[in-house]
Amino acid sequence: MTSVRSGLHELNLASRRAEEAAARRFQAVQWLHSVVGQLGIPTQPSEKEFISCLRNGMILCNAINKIHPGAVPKVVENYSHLQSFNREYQLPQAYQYFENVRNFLVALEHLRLPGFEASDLEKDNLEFGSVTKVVDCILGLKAYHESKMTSSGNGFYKHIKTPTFQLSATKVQPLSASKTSRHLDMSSVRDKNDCIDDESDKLKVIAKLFADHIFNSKENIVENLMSLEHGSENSRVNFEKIISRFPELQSVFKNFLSEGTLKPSDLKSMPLEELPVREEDQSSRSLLKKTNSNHRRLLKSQEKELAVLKTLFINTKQDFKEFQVHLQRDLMELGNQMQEMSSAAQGYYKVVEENRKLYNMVQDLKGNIRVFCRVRPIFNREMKGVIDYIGKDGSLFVVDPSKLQKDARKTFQFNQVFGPTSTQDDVYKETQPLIRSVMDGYNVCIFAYGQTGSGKTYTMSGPPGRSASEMGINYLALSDLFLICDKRRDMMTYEIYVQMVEIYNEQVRDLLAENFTCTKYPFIVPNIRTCSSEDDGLSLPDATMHSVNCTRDVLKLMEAGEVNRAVSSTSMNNRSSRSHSIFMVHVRGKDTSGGTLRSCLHLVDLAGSERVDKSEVTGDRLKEAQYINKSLSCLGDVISALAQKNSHIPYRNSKLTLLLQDSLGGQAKTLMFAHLSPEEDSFGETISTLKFAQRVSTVELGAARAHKETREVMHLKEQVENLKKALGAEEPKNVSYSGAKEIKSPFSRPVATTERTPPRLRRLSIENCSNTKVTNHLEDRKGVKSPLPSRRAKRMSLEGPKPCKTEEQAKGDLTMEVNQLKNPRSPVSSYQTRAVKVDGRTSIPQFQLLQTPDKGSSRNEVQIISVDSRTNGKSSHIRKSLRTIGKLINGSEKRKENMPTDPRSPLGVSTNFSGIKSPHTSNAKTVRRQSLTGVMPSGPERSRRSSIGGNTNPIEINGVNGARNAKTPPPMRSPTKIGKQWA
Ligand SMILES: Nc1ncnc2c1ncn2[C@@H]1O[C@H](COP(=O)(O)OP(=O)(O)OP(=O)(O)O)[C@@H](O)[C@H]1O
Repeated sequence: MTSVRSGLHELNLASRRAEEAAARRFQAVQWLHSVVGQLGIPTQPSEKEFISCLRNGMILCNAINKIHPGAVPKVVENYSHLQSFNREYQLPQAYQYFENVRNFLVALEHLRLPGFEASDLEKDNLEFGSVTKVVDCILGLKAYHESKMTSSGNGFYKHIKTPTFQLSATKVQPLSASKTSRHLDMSSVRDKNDCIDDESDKLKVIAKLFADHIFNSKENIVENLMSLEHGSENSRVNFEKIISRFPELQSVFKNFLSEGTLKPSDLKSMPLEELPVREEDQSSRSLLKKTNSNHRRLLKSQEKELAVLKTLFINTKQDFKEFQVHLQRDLMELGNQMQEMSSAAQGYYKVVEENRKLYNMVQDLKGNIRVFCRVRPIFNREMKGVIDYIGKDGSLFVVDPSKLQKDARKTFQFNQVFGPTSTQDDVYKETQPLIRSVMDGYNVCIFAYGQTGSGKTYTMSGPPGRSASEMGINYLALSDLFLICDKRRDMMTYEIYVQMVEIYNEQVRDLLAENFTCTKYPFIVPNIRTCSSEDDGLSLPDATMHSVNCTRDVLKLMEAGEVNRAVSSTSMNNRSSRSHSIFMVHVRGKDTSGGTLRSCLHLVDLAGSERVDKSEVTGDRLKEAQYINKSLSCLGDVISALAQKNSHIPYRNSKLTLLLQDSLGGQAKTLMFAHLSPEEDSFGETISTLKFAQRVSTVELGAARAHKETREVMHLKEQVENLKKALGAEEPKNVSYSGAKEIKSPFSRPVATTERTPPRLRRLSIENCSNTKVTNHLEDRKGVKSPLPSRRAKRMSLEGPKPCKTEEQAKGDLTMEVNQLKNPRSPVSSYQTRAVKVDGRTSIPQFQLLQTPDKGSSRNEVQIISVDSRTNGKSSHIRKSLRTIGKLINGSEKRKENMPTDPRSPLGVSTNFSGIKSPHTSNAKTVRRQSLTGVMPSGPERSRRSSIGGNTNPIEINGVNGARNAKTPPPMRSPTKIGKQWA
């Protein structure tokens, strides 16, 4: 490491030195530029560019002449006058440069300034520090110039050597022109007027010719000559080559040889510096020697540095290799760890996925209301958020801004949580399987809950003026349903109808009624039917029904509905919905074998709960807010009652809960979207929404059931109907069976029913008591004006069954039994039938219930009554047929339930269990719930299904449903033809 560090230090030193040299060079160029004008090179030239521009000596001579006029009397600028000379001597052009360079160096000498050697301008000498010498010389000249300027030309200047000057300064000697350097010696030969002897002249000519050749060819003659010492063949050949190129040199050389002054053998063994020279050249030779020794010293030190650098480089290389090996090893380990982690993660995700599936399955079996949570983005960037973490597994952490770190965190768990960045598509993807099951005959309800401005309308419908990617669930669901229609075209034909209503100030208003005017609200829907799915699938038969065939139709209707919806601006939301909107999609399907299905999708956008102090509403808005909050509180009560498995579920306390009764208590699949505003100041509302959502997620509705009927079942049902009719016609004399006839009269029936109503669940009666207004309303609807039946019913249910009956009462019982036969679908009625049997009233001889374990569990199931001795042979035969058909239907139903559902339904898996795990007798259900939840049943005879989903009003059960059974088409008050068609 130390070697690396010292190496780096040296490198730093070298780079600093190079920087310093460059700075000095640029300074020299700048000065030259200011003195002689354009140099034709960049202001920051490379060493090569710098030297090449000075090589002809012109710039140097001009510069010295500027600061000391006449220092170089004659500057060779145009070589044309030398043409004759060139021709005579065949001199290369390079020689001409020496004229200037020599004169410049001589002038420098006169001025006693540091100089350099002409060879320093050669290209090959660049790397030996020659540029430094030239730069030093020019900077010396500059300093001289400046001192001359400041001392007003008194001419006194003493050159102060800079450290970098030292090397070159050693060569500056007060030499004559002939002694300055080898080149200068040679050039002085050219002066024909000088008195020199022949030999010297010849030597100088040879030297000059050599120098020129070296300069032009850039051959390292010194090295070549040096190599001659070692007798290198190549060197000799090179030397001879050089000589052979110059005929005049050859002759001079030959003369030398012939005169014996210089023998080739001497030449061979002697380095150039040691060639015998004349006395007067001794000083220049010594200078040359000195210079060479300096060079050698420099070379040696550089060699040393190079060796250090080499070792440094080798060490670094070694270190680097080691480092590389380490790195590779580490990388390999990291790769292995990553692989392990990724396989572990994969395994984890698989397990999570499996868990989710299993959890969903359990939820399907229990019929849990699924809860998705959606957090909208924060609009005010300065506002802090309370959402701390959103997990993929449906976990959500919120932070209470008013508390310290430790207690601040609250955790919630839902089926799915969508963060602020989730798109409408992300949300729909998770909802899709549920929505698709509508096409398999399941009733589905999706409702959006949350404080005002939290994004309910955004999720359900999309923002106002939405683009295709912003379409909400309502639109996407319909598009999807159409897609499925298209895919299944070969097997099924579907009809899709929509209704859209709102509950505004506890009034149901038809948003799609023709000529709707917001100011008058004439389209108030009078009737909400509960348990409608048991009959015609319409809970709001009086609302306009529109057939839709494509998404465009849906879009038009949705837009119309939205225009009609009550919306106002509050301080919490510019377009706050002031009503609960319910978009109902009715699907009716018929397969190629004649089987039918019908289902309903409720898409509910609830109005937002709001704190009136925060929303700052007054007048009408305040009234609206109060209605909204009241109905939401009723929804909360229903959810609480369902979650606690109370016997009394207060559906009737508001129009909203009454309308959602089927979805919250029936056999539907239900999903709630809990919407959150993540801002700090909404923390209170956020927590209450989350708590409500958490409670909703604990509600178990029991396994959902598809409303499908095969052709076989339909056929058998038809037969049953016919046989029943035939039986009714056959036995008027044998049995006091007036009820079978009377059932068609809505007025006579309630009396008989009231008289013989078997003991009912206590909660139902309480519910009726608690809301006499609603009961009265329903009674009105049925045309029963007298409050007596309901009062009677209440009394009876509170009192419990009466043990003894008169003959007349027995007849009444018969009537009741027949009514139940007419209405076999209600789980409550089946329960009642059993109750009758249990409490001993089965002593009535004419009718006895079969001991069917699944009695009352299926809509398609037929209750078989035993025949007493008083029936004649024909009716006995009919009854036998009825029994056989009943068995057939029951068997077929069970087979159907055990059969796997349509594989195209993503939620089909769950339905596989329906036949096995969804027993419908209250006992079986209680046992199942107990096994799934570990919660003990609240009472031995209590059926939650019957308490939740069953019809709670005896009058309604026997009245409404009975009436509907009696007159087959459902009572569509027909605002459109479609309504009739549907009915
Ligand atoms: N996920 C989201 N992404 C972007 N904008 C959203 C999102 N959710 C809601 N918004 C915007 O927030 C505003 C309020 O949303 P929205 O009207 O849907 O709330 P709301 O819960 O229906 O309110 P209210 O109960 O008062 O009717 C709207 O401008 C809507 O576009």
